[in-house]
Amino acid sequence: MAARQTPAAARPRGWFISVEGIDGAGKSSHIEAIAQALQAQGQRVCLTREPGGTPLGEQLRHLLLHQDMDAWAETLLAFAARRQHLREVIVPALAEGVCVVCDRYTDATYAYQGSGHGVPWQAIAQLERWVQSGWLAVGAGAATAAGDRPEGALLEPDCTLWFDVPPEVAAQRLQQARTPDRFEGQARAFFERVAQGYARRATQAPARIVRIDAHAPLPQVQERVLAALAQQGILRA
Ligand SMILES: Nc1ncnc2c1ncn2[C@@H]1O[C@H](COP(=O)(O)OP(=O)(O)O)[C@@H](O)[C@H]1O
Ligand SMILES: Cc1cn([C@H]2C[C@H](O)[C@@H](COP(=O)(O)OP(=O)(O)O)O2)c(=O)[nH]c1=O
Repeated sequence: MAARQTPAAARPRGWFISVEGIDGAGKSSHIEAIAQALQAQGQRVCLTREPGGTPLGEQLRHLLLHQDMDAWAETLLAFAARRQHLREVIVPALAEGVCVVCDRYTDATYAYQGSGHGVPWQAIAQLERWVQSGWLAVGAGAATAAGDRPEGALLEPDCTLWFDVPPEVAAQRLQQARTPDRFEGQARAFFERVAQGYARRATQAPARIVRIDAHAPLPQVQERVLAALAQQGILRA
């Protein structure tokens, strides 16, 4: 007998979690632990990243990280990758009840291209509206992805963990860790602006963006991350 499946419309939507912070803040060091904590509570998890997450997105990521370009071109490529990511990965996963844990999302565009490189936040907000809304109307698989959201609402993470460390600490960590890409090779002043961009985003969306003080030893930061997810009602305490 064929397995009976709960109709998609009756399935709860998966959690959408993003992690953010300046390069070297330590976010990648915690992504696996976040996925494991969700899995330990019986959740299915899709671990993904931006730019990237799809074959097209990974090609665009390579360009963004290694090809010199204008800041507006960066912004447009970031959103092109995001659009494809939403269509191929994020929306179908959420609609299936799978939790999406995404290494960076749109807050990074506000912080890097906006605050870091001077692209007006207003322009980014417009692109965000074009790219991230209307998913209720796009394709059967996406029909329930916005489940509890009003039609036309932005498809945003339910929770964003913002790893906050002083730029000089992040720079020290990176110096010891790896060869810098285009963004990681930027001057300290750039990361000061990016960090300010994240702080401003957190002020604008205090219910969604949770600040993690990441200037502490790894195990302590991990405890803070899991505690924050419990506080947000995503992990059971
Ligand atoms: N809390 C921490 N204390 C000390 N070093 C850390 C901490 N978190 C991460 N690191 C180290 O810093 C470097 C950058 O961390 P990573 O997780 O790749 O940062 P990001 O993904 O934010 O760029 C790595 O070498 C990592 O081992
Ligand atoms: C998503 C996104 C990332 N970025 C940048 C930030 C990072 O420097 C870079 C890649 O992010 P990241 O995944 O943190 O790189 P790594 O795995 O090397 O730590 O892309 C933007 O500038 N704009 C964006 O919209």
